Amino acid sequence: MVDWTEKYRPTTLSEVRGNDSARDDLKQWAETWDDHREAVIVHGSPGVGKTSAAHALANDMGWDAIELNASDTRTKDVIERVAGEAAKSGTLGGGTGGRKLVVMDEADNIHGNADRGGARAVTRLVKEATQPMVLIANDYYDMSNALRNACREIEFRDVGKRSIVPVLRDVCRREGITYEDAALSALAQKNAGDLRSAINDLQALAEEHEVLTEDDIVTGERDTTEGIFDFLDDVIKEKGAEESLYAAYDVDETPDDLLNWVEDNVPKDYSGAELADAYGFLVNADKWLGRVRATQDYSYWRYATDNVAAGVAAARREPKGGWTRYGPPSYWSKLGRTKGTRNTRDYVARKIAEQSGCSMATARREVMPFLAAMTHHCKPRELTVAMAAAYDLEEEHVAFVTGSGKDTNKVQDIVADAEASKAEAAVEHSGGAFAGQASVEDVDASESGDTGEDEGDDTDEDVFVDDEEADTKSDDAEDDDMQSGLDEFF
Ligand SMILES: Nc1ncnc2c1ncn2[C@@H]1O[C@H](COP(=O)(O)OP(=O)(O)OP(=O)(O)O)[C@@H](O)[C@H]1O
Repeated sequence: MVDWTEKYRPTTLSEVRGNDSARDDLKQWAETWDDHREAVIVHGSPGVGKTSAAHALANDMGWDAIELNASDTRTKDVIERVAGEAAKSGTLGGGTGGRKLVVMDEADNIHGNADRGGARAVTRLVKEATQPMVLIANDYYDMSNALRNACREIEFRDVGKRSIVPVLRDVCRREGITYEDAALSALAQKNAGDLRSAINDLQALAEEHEVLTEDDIVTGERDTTEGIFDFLDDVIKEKGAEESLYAAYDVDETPDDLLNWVEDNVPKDYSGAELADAYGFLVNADKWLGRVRATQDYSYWRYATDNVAAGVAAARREPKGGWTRYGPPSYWSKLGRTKGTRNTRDYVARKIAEQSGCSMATARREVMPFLAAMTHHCKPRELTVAMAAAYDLEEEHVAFVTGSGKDTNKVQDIVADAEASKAEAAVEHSGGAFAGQASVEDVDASESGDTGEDEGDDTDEDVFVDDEEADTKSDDAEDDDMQSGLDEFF
């Protein structure tokens, strides 16, 4: 199952629809870059083709494109390195052919960086850049004055219905879909201005209908609310992509929660390639949620929901029957979702790794699920105390592993007892208090595909996308690893 918005991403500027004059301005900016050497800010709403236009431009100019994310603290180093290399190849190549187009995504989010000097650093960079740079932003006025003044500006407007319909028609033709004109028109209308979303809807619809008719396009809001278990039945077992998507809108849960629920329950019914495909969609959804967190722009939520509901439903290959015991997301599915939990997760993994001599990756993927299962809700208590003592865990860590509340007496008492037992052990000079430690050696890391890619996947969500596809694959692989880790222990 290929995501159509990727499959039909424009590769040349002439394929970028709507925004003709913005497109021309961009081309002209690039062609005259040698004369003015200014960076350009391309801004507009989500899904209108800004990123596509930047990459298409690079392609048209015969330039390589380097994608950076502004909230990545390594951005400066990366640009300097890349720009340095590019400058060299430019001299050797003796022309503009060796240029790199630096595409900086989420450039309106620099102030969200932990590094407060981020905006200033980017402004300096923009001024000093030896390569053409495109800064992509949703909100131009969220950017600092200094940065705006240092750049040119090109606005991408919402893509009009008149431009959306031909794109949808073209996709239908290439996918061999029969449609009523009125259906495409209704789709365009419904997704006012957002071409990405219109293509997503089209893909979801096409999963279900041989012929697209106007009646298939549900435009109004429905006022029913659906329970989460019905929703899981729809997505995992019963409904196609489109209906699952509507079901998602009817559930009273945030996309983050929907993702956790589906992620935890889909392996109960899916297997093999369909499970891998489903994880692929969940990884995509997680990336969009990462973007929501980074930008606070909730219009990305719909893309996450598209992936969770329509994507996972579309990944289903075999019909599913019977009844499945679906359950609420475990602590495990929340691992690494936010910076806070990521830090907690990594602290625990590091302690385990130090104590046991295994890698962080093994600790995280193999040992932690095991410990979580063994000490679920802090039971048995002695084991939980021993674990807290052996790995120097504080309340938040114990809460994280066991799934119990951090502020509960139970967790606080366990940590207090662990402290006491550590003090006692120190007096007696005896180490290795935790019996469960032996189990670490029993875990065969190679079986779960421990690739030692720890550093790589510890970075922030999707911050440095050099090669989107490779990135998705490795995330995918990681999810598979995680799953095989889980299977071994539960
Ligand atoms: N103007 C357009 N012409 C053709 N396809 C488009 C256009 N805008 C969006 N699309 C489709 O939507 C997808 C997403 O577009 P793109 O990533 O360029 O949007 P964007 O404006 O950069 O959005 P965001 O701000 O969310 O990054 C593309 O892969 C393409 O399939």
